[in-house]
Amino acid sequence: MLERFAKVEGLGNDFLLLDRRDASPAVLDALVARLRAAAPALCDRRLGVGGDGILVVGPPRTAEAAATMIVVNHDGSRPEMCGNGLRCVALAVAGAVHQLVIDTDAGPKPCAVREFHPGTCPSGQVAIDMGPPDLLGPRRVGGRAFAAVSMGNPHAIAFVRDEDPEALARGDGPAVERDPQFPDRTNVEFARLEADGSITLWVWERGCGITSACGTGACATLAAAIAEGLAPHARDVVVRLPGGPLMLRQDRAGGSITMTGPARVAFVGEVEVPAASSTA
Ligand SMILES: N[C@H](CCC[C@H](N)C(=O)O)C(=O)O
Repeated sequence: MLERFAKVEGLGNDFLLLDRRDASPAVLDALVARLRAAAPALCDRRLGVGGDGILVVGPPRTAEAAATMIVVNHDGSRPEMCGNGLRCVALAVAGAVHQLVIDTDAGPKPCAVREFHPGTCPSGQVAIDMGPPDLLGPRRVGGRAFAAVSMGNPHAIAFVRDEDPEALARGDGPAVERDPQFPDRTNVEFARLEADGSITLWVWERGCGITSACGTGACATLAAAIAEGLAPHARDVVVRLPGGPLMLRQDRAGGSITMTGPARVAFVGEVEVPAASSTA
């Protein structure tokens, strides 16, 4: 069955976005099941459209929301939340500069489209209230200390000094993702504090592998850095990801983290999404 999609990206973290705000709950559930089964093929960068995952936009679940975002990872798993994806959904739903709430599997998230460039392929800058981090305490994996933090989805953050965060993310990420201490697996962050106060970050994402950027990972890393006294409250902190910078801020201990960054529609198209049973 042909499905219309928009290819969207935030700092190169890229997704197929399917806008189904008109779908009934049963139709939406059936579509998500088909997309989860077809995700590895649809996200394959040679055989399919290519992407880190899929975003399905459905009708709102709560009174104040404009829509709901459902996320599917490259491997077909369904994570609770996606920061870069949410900026893209807010841009696609808002269609202008204004504030709106998007429901997610991690609860409602207030969004503000700060800059909007209209067109068939719009782009802009979006700020998201990502909610408060949940600090889950220290973990040790393979002799290395990690901070476990949830932003609705799980993250394990290690701070490095003289080591290369990219090499560690590529080399150690897969094993940490699947360590038994993380019953739902985990996203894995390797971060280095820079002299200018910014944070260099590489992420091995649960269900995706290395990505150009991870919004929830950047927020979890800032939360861990603040908790360990490595970064300040109430000041904008730049997190430098391979795909570019995100601006983050936590105004007070335990409070929400605001994330600001770009979102863009790269192109639109149609793709065959087989019935779930035929992809078994
Ligand atoms: N792979 C993540 C979901 C996408 C998160 C990331 N792309 C972001 O921008 O937050 C997980 O399984 O929790």
